[in-house]
Amino acid sequence: MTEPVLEIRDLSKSFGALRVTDGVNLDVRPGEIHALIGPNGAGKSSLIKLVAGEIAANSGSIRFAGQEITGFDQIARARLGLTRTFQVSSLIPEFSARGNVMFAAQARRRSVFGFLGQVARDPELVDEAMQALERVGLADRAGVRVSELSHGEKRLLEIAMALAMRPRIFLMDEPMAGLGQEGSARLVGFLDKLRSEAPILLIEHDMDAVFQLADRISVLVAGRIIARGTADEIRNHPDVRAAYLGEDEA
Ligand SMILES: Nc1ncnc2c1ncn2[C@@H]1O[C@H](COP(=O)(O)OP(=O)(O)OP(=O)(O)O)[C@@H](O)[C@H]1O
Repeated sequence: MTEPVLEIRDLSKSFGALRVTDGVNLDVRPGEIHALIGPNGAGKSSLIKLVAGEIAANSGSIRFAGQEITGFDQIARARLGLTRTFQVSSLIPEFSARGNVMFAAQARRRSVFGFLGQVARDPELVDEAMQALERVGLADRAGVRVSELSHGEKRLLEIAMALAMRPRIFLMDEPMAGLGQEGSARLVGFLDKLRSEAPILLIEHDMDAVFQLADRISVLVAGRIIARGTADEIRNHPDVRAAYLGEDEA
């Protein structure tokens, strides 16, 4: 079998007495969408932060693209193509949509080539940004300031910025949130194709989207993976129904 792009082994993290990540093992293989689901506070975002290097693990290991990266900081991980999707909170409100994507494309160059060019005048960056905006359906909003974009448009902009980073894996934390039915359906179609470019570790509360997209689903409850399988296996898993899906049926 092909080697996983990301391999998490026996990873643990505590905040004081609270164990948010408790001996987690998880792989993401080339071309797959691996969804991470679980109730609020289960530790999903913390796991993504551990992978991206935003917080440090207490024990365990993370391998990425064949390298041990557990001791690497965020910048070193980004250089290898491991960055998480930008969040609305990290957008620059006074820049245009295009300006934000150029900023992301430039951050990639800086991490790869180690230099800063003149962002605004660089035609290659403009092209790159426009291509990314085109792909998420925001090309006609390129010149609009972020502060004037709708919430759904900002979420799509985050994805465009992630594309501009050209990562070797996409780490996505609730990309569907706030998109509405139509926006979510469009994003599902987009992510479905995106997986062939780079695999996706996807945290998502929209279970319809998860069941449609995920090749495999891992279920996290109180920092531990309690089940893993295909959509059908997870849908019918008794522990999952009790611990998680049951909440929705209540
Ligand atoms: N920096 C921190 N310091 C202390 N506790 C934290 C910190 N970050 C997260 N936590 C706690 O860790 C637990 C897991 O949080 P996390 O955000 O990872 O869960 P989640 O599964 O992503 O939740 P949600 O689905 O609600 O986003 C929560 O109880 C949270 O309050």
